Amino acid sequence: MTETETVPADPGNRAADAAIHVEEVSKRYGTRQALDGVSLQVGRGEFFGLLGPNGAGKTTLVEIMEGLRQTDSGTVSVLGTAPWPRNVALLPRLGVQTQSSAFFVRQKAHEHLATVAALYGADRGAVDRTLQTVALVDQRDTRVENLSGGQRQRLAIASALVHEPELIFLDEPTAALDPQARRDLWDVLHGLKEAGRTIVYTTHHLDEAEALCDRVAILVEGRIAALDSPRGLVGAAGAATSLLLPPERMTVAEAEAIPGVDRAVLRGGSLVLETQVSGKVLSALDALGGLDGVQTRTATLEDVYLRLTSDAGHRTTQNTENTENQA
Ligand SMILES: Nc1ncnc2c1ncn2[C@@H]1O[C@H](COP(=O)(O)OP(=O)(O)OP(=O)(O)O)[C@@H](O)[C@H]1O
Repeated sequence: MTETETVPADPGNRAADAAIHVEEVSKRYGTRQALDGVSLQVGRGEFFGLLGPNGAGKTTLVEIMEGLRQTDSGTVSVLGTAPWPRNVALLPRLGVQTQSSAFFVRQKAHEHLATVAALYGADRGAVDRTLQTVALVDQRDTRVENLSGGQRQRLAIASALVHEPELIFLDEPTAALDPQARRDLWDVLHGLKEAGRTIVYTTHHLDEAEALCDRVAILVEGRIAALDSPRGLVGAAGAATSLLLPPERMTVAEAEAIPGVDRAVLRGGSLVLETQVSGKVLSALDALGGLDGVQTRTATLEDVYLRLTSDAGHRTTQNTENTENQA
C-alpha cells in the first residue's frame, strides 16, 4: 500500500486541504535510525492515529512536526509552513498536550487553564468553554493536585485546546488510566472528532485507534509499515475471522481437517479456528454437532498491528508487500 493509493478514498486528505505534509523524512541519533524515509499527510479535520511499538519513532516524528526537532533529510510542512527552524508564528496555531509534570499543581483547575490561556492570549471565555468541552466543569475549583488521573489527563487536553489551535497533538492521553476513566476520555475525544478538529493522536491502545481514528499510520523501526483507515487496513490485510470453540469439541488436527480452516490453535482456554470463509466453516461445525458454545470474533486492527509488528525486520516487509498486492 502506498500513500498515493489511499488519497482518493479520503476527501479530507487531498493535498490542498492537508494540515501536515511529511515527505521522505529521516532522522538518525548516532547509529540509531529513528526515522527512515517517512512520508504521510494529515488532512484538515482528520483524526489521525500514530501507532507503533516502543522505539518505533513516533515521538521523534511528532517532535519534528511540532518544530522541536530538525530532520536529517526530507521536507515537512505544517499548516502550510515549515516548523523548523522554530517557527514562532506557528506555535499558537498548534495545541500540544502538556504532560502532568508541567502542571501548576497548587492552582485550581480553572486557574491552571487561565494561566495557559494567558500565555497564548486566549479570550476570557475560553477557560470555561474548554472546561466544558473536556467535562471538567464540576472540578473547576479543585486544586490540580487533587484531580484524579483521568481528570488530569482531561486538563492536559484542555491545555492543548484552550487557545483554539488549528492542529492538536495528543500523546497517549489514555495511558495509565483505569478502564472507566479511559472510556470517559473517549467521550471527550469523540466530541473533538465530531467538532472537526484536526488531531494527531499517538496511542498504544489499538481499540481506541480503531474507534476514534479516521486513518492510522503504523510505524515499525522508523518506517511506515501501513497507512490507511482502520477498516481499510483490516480489510486489505485479509485478516482471518476466528471461531472459538470449547476445547473438548475436537482436537486441533480434527479442526484443521475441516475445509476452510486455515489454522487451529489452543489459545486462552478455547480451540481457535482461523478462517477466511467463516460461513462455510460454521456450516461444517453445525453439521458436526451444532453451534452451541461457538463464538465468532472478526479481525480487528489489533490483529493487523500484531502481524505487522511481530518479528519486525522480516515480517514487516513481507506484510507490507501483501497489503500492497491486495490494495
Ligand atoms: N535524543 C535521543 N538520543 C538518542 N536516541 C534517541 C533519542 N530519542 C529517541 N532515540 C531513539 O530513537 C528511537 C525512536 O525513539 P522514539 O522515542 O521516537 O520512539 P517512540 O515510537 O516514540 O517510542 P515510545 O512508544 O517508547 O515512546 C528509539 O530507538 C530511541 O531509543
